[in-house]
Amino acid sequence: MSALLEVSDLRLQFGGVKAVDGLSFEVHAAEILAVIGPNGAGKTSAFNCISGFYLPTSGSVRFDGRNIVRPAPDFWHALRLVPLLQSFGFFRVLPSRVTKWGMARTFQNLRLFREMSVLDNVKTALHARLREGFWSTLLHTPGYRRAEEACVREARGWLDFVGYQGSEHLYVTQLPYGEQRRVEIARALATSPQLLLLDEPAAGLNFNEKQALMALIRRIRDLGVAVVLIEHDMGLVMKLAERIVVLNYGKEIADGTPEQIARDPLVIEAYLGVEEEAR
Ligand SMILES: Nc1ncnc2c1ncn2[C@@H]1O[C@H](COP(=O)(O)OP(=O)(O)OP(=O)(O)O)[C@@H](O)[C@H]1O
Repeated sequence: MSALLEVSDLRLQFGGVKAVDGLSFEVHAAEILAVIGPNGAGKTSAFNCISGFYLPTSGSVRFDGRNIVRPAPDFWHALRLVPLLQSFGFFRVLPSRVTKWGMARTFQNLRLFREMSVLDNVKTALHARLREGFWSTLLHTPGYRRAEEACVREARGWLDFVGYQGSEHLYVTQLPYGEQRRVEIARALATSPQLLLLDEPAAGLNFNEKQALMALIRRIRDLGVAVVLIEHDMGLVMKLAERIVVLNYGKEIADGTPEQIARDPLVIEAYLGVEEEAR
């Protein structure tokens, strides 16, 4: 089976800092993969490159057979025109297009629309799919109203799916943190992704909320959606992930099942090193 996501030799440098240093891995349909590593290992930077938010220094990202990032030919590098061409969308794909292709994500620091209700936040993901034109929207034609009703039904369906039980009319800022996380996942699912990237979805959640999150991620996988999560909670990762990729100082140091990762000497050293420094 060919991979849904192929990341090859991905590199991202900020000045002298090699945030991502030669990362390669694959994700298959309906797979749960965790990306772990100590603070500053390059996990979020890698997510940002994969989802089109950052432009990597080099490497390639292929999603569902299409290039999100592809290396620019040497000719353009020689003319030093690559950054300029990339700013016009050459050799890269912008995040909005990546979402349309079927990749959705959530963020380490929630990025909900704070001045909108719960329902409207989820509807924003669906409006991108509405094909109603300017005049039908302005005049609220029957076609527009039908599309809008379908949009509301679907948004409610995703809120139910993630287990949101509060009022859909509340502003998201009125919700406890755990509920805001659910709404952000509902909004991501409303884009109908084949791949969902979750950046530290369990951060700030209590024990019960983490159990519910694990059950939710399994239900998302059961829909046929691949899930890649960055997570620091090792207990959760070991129970949930089918495969784990480990980063340290931007480099990939291991890729395997939870059992393989738990006894990998390089992984143990990376984590013990962190504990030693913390003492
Ligand atoms: N926009 C930026 N500008 C400069 N350096 C950055 C930027 N973003 C990240 N870095 C650096 O790149 C490295 C990797 O950071 P990144 O946030 O990707 O790590 P991480 O593994 O996600 O960390 P954490 O688990 O703490 O979220 C760090 O040294 C960080 O300081």
